Amino acid sequence: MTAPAPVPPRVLTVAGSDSGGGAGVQADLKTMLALGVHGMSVLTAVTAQNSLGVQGAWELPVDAVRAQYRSVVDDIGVQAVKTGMLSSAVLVDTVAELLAETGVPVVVDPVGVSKHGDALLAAEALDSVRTKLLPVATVATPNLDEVTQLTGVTVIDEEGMRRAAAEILGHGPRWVVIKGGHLPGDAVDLLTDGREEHWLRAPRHDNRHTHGTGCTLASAIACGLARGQDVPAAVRGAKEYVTGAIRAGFALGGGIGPVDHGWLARAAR
Ligand SMILES: Nc1ncnc2c1ncn2[C@@H]1O[C@H](COP(=O)(O)OP(=O)(O)O)[C@@H](O)[C@H]1O
Ligand SMILES: Cc1ncc(COP(=O)(O)OP(=O)(O)O)c(N)n1
Repeated sequence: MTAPAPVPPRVLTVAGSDSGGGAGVQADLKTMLALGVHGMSVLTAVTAQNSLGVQGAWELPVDAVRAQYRSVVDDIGVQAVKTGMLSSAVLVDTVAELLAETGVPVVVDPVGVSKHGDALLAAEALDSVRTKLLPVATVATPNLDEVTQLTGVTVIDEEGMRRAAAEILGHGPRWVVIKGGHLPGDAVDLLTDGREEHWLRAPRHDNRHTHGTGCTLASAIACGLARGQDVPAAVRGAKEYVTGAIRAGFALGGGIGPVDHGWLARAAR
């Protein structure tokens, strides 16, 4: 009889669906497959979305979110969780409560608006993100718009990224990655826990097909943490993966196309 294959690390995404397959749960599961972990999902919302923007969004009932989470965690088990679009205050509160009970590393991507400016989180949910979700995060990964939404700080340079990191850490996550993808010049992110500072620099790829970069980075960090890497190693690995995926991004649709989650497998052929 053949011996069963070794069980890979298991990673859960709690996020919304992007029908275009570039961001959200679809980006997360593709990233997890590419990085060799078993990916699982708790769907919070369904969006009608493509390279041009978000045409509609429908939130799932809180019981459906809770039931999916229990199904996965109680039977299969998880080594790390990533959160993305949580849509409303009640879903943020519910997910934060479930994460606090689970006791594994959590990567919180505090998704607020899409690249096209479509709201993916109700304004009244921001307070729950600050007071309930950020405190249970091992790593929080806001982009510069989310930094402004959560702290009021507007970032225009690297010194501003330091100030933003201190503000976000004040809400309780152990580490924060301030993503500088929206600034001109190299793609520079700051990872810090308030003591250590790691600047992650990559060349900016002049590629407008960057839909899903934030989801991809956060999921890849969760994959590293599930493998037992420490936070700086997991974030460094994730930055390499997202940079390669942006470099290889697709020209799909008439707007901002998705990054290429399969670039590593294609490069190995
Ligand atoms: N054009 C680009 N070239 C290289 N890296 C980029 C580019 N745009 C974004 N990044 C990187 O992608 C990751 C996600 O950042 P960002 O696009 O700011 O997040 P979000 O998708 O949440 O807005 C970060 O590591 C950022 O530095
Ligand atoms: C369903 C859903 N979740 C999250 C996002 C935002 O994804 P992100 O990786 O920040 O990419 P952009 O939207 O900024 O391209 C989303 N769009 N949809």
